[in-house]
Amino acid sequence: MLKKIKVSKFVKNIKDFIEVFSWCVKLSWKVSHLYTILRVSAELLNPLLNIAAVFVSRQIINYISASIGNFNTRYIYNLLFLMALIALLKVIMIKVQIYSRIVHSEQLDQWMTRNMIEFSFDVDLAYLDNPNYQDKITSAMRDGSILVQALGSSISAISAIMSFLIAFVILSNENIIYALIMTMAALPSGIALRYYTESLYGLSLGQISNRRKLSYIQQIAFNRDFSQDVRLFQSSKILKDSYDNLWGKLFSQRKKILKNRSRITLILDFLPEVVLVIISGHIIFNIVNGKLVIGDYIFLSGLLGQLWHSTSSFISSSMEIVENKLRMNNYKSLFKYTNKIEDNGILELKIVDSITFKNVSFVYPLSEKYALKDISFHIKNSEHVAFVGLNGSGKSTIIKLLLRFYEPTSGEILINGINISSYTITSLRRNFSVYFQDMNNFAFTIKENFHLTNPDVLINDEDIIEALEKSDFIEILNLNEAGLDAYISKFFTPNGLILSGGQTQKLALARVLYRKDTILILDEVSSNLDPRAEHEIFNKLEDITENRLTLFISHRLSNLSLADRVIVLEDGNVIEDGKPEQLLKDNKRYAELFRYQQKKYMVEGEA
Ligand SMILES: Nc1ncnc2c1ncn2[C@@H]1O[C@H](COP(=O)(O)OP(=O)(O)OP(=O)(O)O)[C@@H](O)[C@H]1O
Repeated sequence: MLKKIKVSKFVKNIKDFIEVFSWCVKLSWKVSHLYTILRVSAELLNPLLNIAAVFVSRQIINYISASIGNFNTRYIYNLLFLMALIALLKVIMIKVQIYSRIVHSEQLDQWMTRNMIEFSFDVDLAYLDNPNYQDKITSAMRDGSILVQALGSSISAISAIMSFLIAFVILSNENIIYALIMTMAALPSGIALRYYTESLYGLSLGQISNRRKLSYIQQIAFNRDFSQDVRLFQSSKILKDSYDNLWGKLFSQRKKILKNRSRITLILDFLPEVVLVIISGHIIFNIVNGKLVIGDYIFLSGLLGQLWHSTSSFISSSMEIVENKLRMNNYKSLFKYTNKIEDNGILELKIVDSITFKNVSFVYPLSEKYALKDISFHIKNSEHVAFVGLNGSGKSTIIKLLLRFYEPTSGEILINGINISSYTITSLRRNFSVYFQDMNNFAFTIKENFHLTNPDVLINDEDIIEALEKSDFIEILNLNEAGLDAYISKFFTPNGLILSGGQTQKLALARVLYRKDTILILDEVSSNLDPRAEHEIFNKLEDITENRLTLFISHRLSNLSLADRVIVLEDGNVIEDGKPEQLLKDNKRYAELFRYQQKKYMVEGEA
């Protein structure tokens, strides 16, 4: 029974080995043909060169023992030259091996992370509210280095098998001065390695700010806070490009030092090998002079050493591969989260003439409560509609469904009489400019913030200034001498701005207004604004929204002066829909809310 378990475990380990090995070699090949070839061939060449060196030694020893009294010095020199050549090839091969392993590993790590960023930018918003998905993305990030590790252990295992087999088949057929000289010969290479380790460390310290910028872009991709903005404004391309550019810059700096290190240590690493050849020559002459016994000992001890090292190396790398399998599966399982919102539409939405909700009901994923219950309304072009209702009544949910961040549980949403799923998601979202109540600005420069809001147009300073004027925040340009190139936080630079809540809101509004020819949706646009700014902005919005379909969401009913129609929501139901004057006359919920605020402002005014 025990035997059966052991055999099945052994078979399973072999299967795991093949699975991990083929997975990582396939991906490694995809990332870089050149480095995959360099790494695999260097690993395979290593045991061959070891054997060749031992073989030449044996030839020398055998020749010496067979030709005492009849000694051909030229032949010995040829063999010694061959030995030196093998040693040179070995040092070159080791340098290629180390260099290609480091550079390739960085490329593989970047490829894995880049894959996760790409995946997270496009994943359904619903997953970001899902704790299982959050656990998965965190652990997949942790296991992001799996490709590098799996490839490393697979290559070591193959090299070890090869080394073992060669030594095994062929096998089936000292002095303080020497030690000191060898130690001294190895010192310069060690000193050089230390120098380069220090320079690499110094470089990594110097790159910290930019490295953090890279991880900040990763956070934007993984973090829920930016998920809506990135999807609506389709900013992911800019973010992915700046990730690539920055990574390329940092990588090339590091690569330069690594290349130099390989060049210098190539020469220095050869030194101990030269010493070894000289010592070998000395041993040979000692044997010739009869001071030492004939040296098959070297050949045999060399082979024994190789056999020993290859066996232990194979055992440790095989164990790593089995462990890698679990981490590989965890990483791969992230990509099983497939989007439920399918982008199958083929129509390009050019202009929005009308928006219709037909008996729309909606329950958020992982929720049991209806956020919207059988709601219907039709909004015509150039109408200004305000959605009013208590907290949690479903106002923002209407906008999220309209932008296809979520799909209705039942019912239909139509634009120009056609179901919104018939349009491509890109063209649908391009038609909307939304100020979300939880809208974030990016911790980049002012200009980059505008570019991320409207990546399709060439960034234009005049349009940015116009948008800042509309949002009553033109003074942002005087807060810092860098003007539009000023950072809007101190996250990356001490010269960055610190914006107040209201200023943050004004900048976000300016970014929304920077997108022209779109439907405007303003969700609690004035919550942090001072009364003067609120007054200024709403005066300007009167012009901006003229003849433009605009949706407002606000609890401050005084803000709704621009609305010619009000839809009142309560607990996910539409309970009133009409002109504001009519709703006041009807004296129901809207009139009640209106009176609350009127009373409050009158009391404050009197006080
Ligand atoms: N991502 C989500 N997952 C689950 N439930 C959600 C989610 N977002 C909102 N809800 C729930 O849906 C309901 C409607 O929320 P919604 O944000 O649309 O309300 P709102 O009218 O905009 O509220 P407020 O005036 O506070 O902004 C609320 O009960 C809320 O708890």
